[in-house]
Amino acid sequence: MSDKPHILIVGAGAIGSFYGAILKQAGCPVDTVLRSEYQVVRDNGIRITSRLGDLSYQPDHVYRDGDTPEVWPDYLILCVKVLPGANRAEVIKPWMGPDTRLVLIENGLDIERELAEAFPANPIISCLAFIAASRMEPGVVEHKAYGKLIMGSYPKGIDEHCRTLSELFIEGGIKVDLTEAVVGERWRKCLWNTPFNPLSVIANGADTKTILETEGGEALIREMIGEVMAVAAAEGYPMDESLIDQNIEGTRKMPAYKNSMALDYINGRPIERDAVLGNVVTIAQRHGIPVPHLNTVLVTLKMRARLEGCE
Ligand SMILES: NC(=O)C1=CN([C@@H]2O[C@H](COP(=O)(O)OP(=O)(O)OC[C@H]3O[C@@H](n4cnc5c(N)ncnc54)[C@H](OP(=O)(O)O)[C@@H]3O)[C@@H](O)[C@H]2O)C=CC1
Ligand SMILES: CC(C)(CO)C(=O)C(=O)O
Repeated sequence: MSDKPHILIVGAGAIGSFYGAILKQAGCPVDTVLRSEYQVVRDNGIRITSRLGDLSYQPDHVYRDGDTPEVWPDYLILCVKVLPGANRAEVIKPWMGPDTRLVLIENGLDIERELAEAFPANPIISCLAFIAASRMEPGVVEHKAYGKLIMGSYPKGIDEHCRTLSELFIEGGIKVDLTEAVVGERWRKCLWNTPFNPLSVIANGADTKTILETEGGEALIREMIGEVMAVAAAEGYPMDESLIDQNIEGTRKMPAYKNSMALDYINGRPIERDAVLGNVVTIAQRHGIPVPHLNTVLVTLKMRARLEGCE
C-alpha cells in the first residue's frame, strides 16, 4: 500500500489521463472516473504515447460516472471540459470527501468560483496546463509536446497541499511553477486562449499559422489580446504591453498548431466558449470596458450554436 496521497481523476481524457500518469509515476495510487470510455479503460487501461516514454497505466480503480467511491481521495483532479450549461459541482459531489482537496486542470477564466461556493470547506488548487495532448481513440492519448503546469491555491497563495502536489508532479517528471496569484496567471494564459481558440472555430478549425498569416489576421489577434489585457487590468491584473509581441512571436515560432477548441470543433464536440471567451466579455461589461472584437466573435459563436440547435 502506497503512503503517497490518493488521487482521483474525474474526466480522464487527454489532460486527465496524462497528469494521472505523471502522478502514477510518482508512486501515487491513481483512480479514474470515466463516462463513455469506462469499459475500454477497465479492460485495457490507459495507453499514452509520449516523448517522455510510454506512460501507459492501469488505474488502481476505474469508476463509472454515477458510482460511489470506496475511499475519499486526498486530491480530486477535475479535467472535464468547462462547457456551457455543464454543472461541474454536481459531477464531483459524490467524490468529494470532507478532507479532499479539489484540483482543477482546465482552461478558462473565473471557472473556480462556482466550485468554491459549492465546496467552501475544501481547499482548491487551480492549475494551468501548457501542453499539447489529444485523445486518439477511447483510452488512447497522444502527448505531443510540453507539459508544464502553473499552479497555486485559489483564490491566492500557495498552501501546504499545493506544495505537496507540486512536488509529486515534479517527481513524476514534469515542470511546475508555483504562483501566489493563480487568477493573474489565468488572465495571462487567456491572452492567448481567448483570441486564438474561438477565432480558430469561426475560421472553420484554422491553425495558428493560417490565423497569423492571413492578411489582417495578426492585426486582429493583436486587437483581441489588447481587449483581454484591458479587462484584466480592470480586474486588478495589469500586464505589460510587450506581452502582445511576446504572444505573437512565440506563436510564430511554433509549428502550425490546432488548439484544443479547434480540435473539439473539428470533431463535432461542444466547445468551451463561455469559460474561455464569454466570461471575459461578461467581466468587461461589468467594468464598462468596450471589447468589440471579443463580443463579435462571442455573438457569432452563439448564432452558430443556435443554428445547430445547441441553445
Ligand atoms: N488537450 C490539450 O492539449 C489542452 C487542454 N486544456 C484544457 O484541459 C481541460 C481538459 O481538456 P481535454 O483533456 O483535452 O479534454 P477531453 O475531451 O480529452 O477530456 C475530457 C474528459 O472528461 C470526461 N467527462 C466529461 N464529463 C464527465 C463526467 N460527468 N464524468 C466523467 N467524465 C466526464 C469526458 O468523457 P466523455 O468521453 O464521456 O465525454 C472526457 O474523457 C479543458 O479545460 C481544456 O481546455 C488545456 C491545455 C491544453
Ligand atoms: C495553450 C494551448 C494551446 C496548449 O497548452 C491550449 O491551452 C489549448 O490548446 O487550448
